[in-house]
Amino acid sequence: MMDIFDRIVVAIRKRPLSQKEIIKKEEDIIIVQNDNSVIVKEIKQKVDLTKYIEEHQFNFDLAFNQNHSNEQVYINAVRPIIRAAFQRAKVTCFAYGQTGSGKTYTMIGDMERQVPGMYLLAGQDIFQIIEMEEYAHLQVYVSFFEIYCGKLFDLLSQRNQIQIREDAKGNVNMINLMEKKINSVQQLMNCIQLGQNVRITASNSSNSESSRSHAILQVILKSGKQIHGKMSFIDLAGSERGADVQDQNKQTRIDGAEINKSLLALKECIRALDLNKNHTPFRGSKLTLVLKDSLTGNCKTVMIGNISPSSQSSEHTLNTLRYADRVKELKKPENRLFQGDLMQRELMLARQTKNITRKQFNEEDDQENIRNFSPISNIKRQSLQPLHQSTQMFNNQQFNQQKEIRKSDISSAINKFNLSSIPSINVNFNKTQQINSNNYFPTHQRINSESTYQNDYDHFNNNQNNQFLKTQNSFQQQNQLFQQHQFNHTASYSELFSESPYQSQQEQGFRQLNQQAIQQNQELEEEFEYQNPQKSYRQGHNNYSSIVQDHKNLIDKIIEISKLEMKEITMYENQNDMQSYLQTISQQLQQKVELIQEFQQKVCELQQQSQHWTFQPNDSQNRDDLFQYTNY
Ligand SMILES: Nc1ncnc2c1ncn2[C@@H]1O[C@H](COP(=O)(O)OP(=O)(O)OP(=O)(O)O)[C@@H](O)[C@H]1O
Repeated sequence: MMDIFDRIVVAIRKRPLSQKEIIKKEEDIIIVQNDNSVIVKEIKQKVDLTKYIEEHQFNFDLAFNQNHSNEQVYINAVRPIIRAAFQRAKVTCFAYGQTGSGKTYTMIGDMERQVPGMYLLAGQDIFQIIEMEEYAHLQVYVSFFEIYCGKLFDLLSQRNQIQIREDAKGNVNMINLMEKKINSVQQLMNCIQLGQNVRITASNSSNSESSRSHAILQVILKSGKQIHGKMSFIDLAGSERGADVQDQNKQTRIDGAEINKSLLALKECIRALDLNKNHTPFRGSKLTLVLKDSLTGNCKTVMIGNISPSSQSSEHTLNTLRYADRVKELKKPENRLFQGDLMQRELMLARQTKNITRKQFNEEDDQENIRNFSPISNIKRQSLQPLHQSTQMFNNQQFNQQKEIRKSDISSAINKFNLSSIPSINVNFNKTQQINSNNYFPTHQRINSESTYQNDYDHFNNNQNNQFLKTQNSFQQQNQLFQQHQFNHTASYSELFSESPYQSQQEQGFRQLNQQAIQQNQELEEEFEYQNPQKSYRQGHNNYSSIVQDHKNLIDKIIEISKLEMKEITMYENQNDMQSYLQTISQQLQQKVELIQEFQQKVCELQQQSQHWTFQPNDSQNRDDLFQYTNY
């Protein structure tokens, strides 16, 4: 269940294996646990070609498995922000993931199989809520556009290009964007269908793919000319498209860099929002500029990270989970981060120590040693037991809390909207059936939901409040427990080392382990930095600046030498000493050649390195220039 106190909620959704993947006997390597945890069992190969599995675990606000339906995703992750839009918030829901991971299925649904997606499920709620007396003054407007290659195209008016300008007050205006007034879910559906058709036709005719563009549906609640609330639903371009920067085709490379830039900027803006930073880099891309008003002030964002279960997609899946984790990471309550991570690290370290000492004894094959060692390992086991129990207890509590919260939300949702009995789930996508919104929700149901809505909502709020306090309380208790265990644990360790006859050997092993852990950490960090396009770009930019500086120096030096040459010429003209003139000239030329060769060597090295940079810097641009707002 989404926490209504959160401005940013990160959910992960795993899709089922497709028929093709089943036929190809691809393995499902994703496990969704406890509604908020995702485990990836990455299949790896050692140098001797034997296979082994590396497990990666991630925690999010919500995690949906292959059996969860669009309705379940909607109720748990998206419905709360739709309600918030009626409370004057500007809300955003976006689907992130590689091509084919289920973004469109989540956002738009499956037209052929008549499965509604977030757009439509939200539409049903919007038109039900708007019938309530307190919202009777609101009108609903819709716009639908796509961002392709840094340009905006209106999907509701034959893909006309939209201009975007920021006025003196910092408001972003979209010029020529069609905003259609709609009065029913059917009209919303027509708009979505029209936009999707335009999108597909455009991508076919230009031989591009729709997965290279971001599609944005905005539903705006207006009171007269005033905006009351705004909802943006975004089906993002395939995240792997950002890696096309190395492609042979120039256009594909430019598209890739543009997608990369926008996904990076989106992440940075959400993180800035989460950290309440003064400066948010909206100008980093058209996508974030368009969303400026929805990522500031009274706003809420839900990110749905879509992942494929197939072993063939493990790399992209891990990238999606890491992206989502970066968005989510900074908003974890501090206690939880500290406690969970430390516990895990402690347990892992202890396990590694055991393995190393075991290995040492095997090598020495010394029975005496083993006998002496056994009581010590017992102490170690004992000292770890409370830590282990505490971790289990913590996990169980978390699980039960999640279950409780989810149960209460679902029952309150069912009470409120009686969604299970709404016939509109079977909406006909073929437009043939004229749907009257009065048929959707029979009158007695509407009256019932109107009168109970406020009560239910208050109850829901109180319930959430209580749950929140309970969770906070439990974090505090857990923290105290953990500190106590950590203390015991440290005490047992010092006991262990002072009693052991192999003290120095073990200490050495322990130190080695620490060293290894630090090194591994560094490697991981380096790998992350390498994968981080912003960092990579900055590196590229630094190298680029330094080579420009070197080049300037070289030219200065050559000018210096040339000045000397000029002097020589004058001297020769005066003295007519051919021998010494030629000797000096030859030395000066040699100097120039050496300087140029040295510089050439440097340029070659940089050229090779630059193949690995994610961004190729242009002319005199630095990063700020690149992100600078210019007249679009
Ligand atoms: N949760 C799901 N349940 C059943 N089928 C799904 C689910 N998610 C995705 N699919 C199916 O998987 C296929 C790929 O999904 P989809 O087209 O939504 O991917 P995508 O991420 O939008 O790709 P693209 O970026 O190319 O648009 C589709 O056939 C879709 O019907």
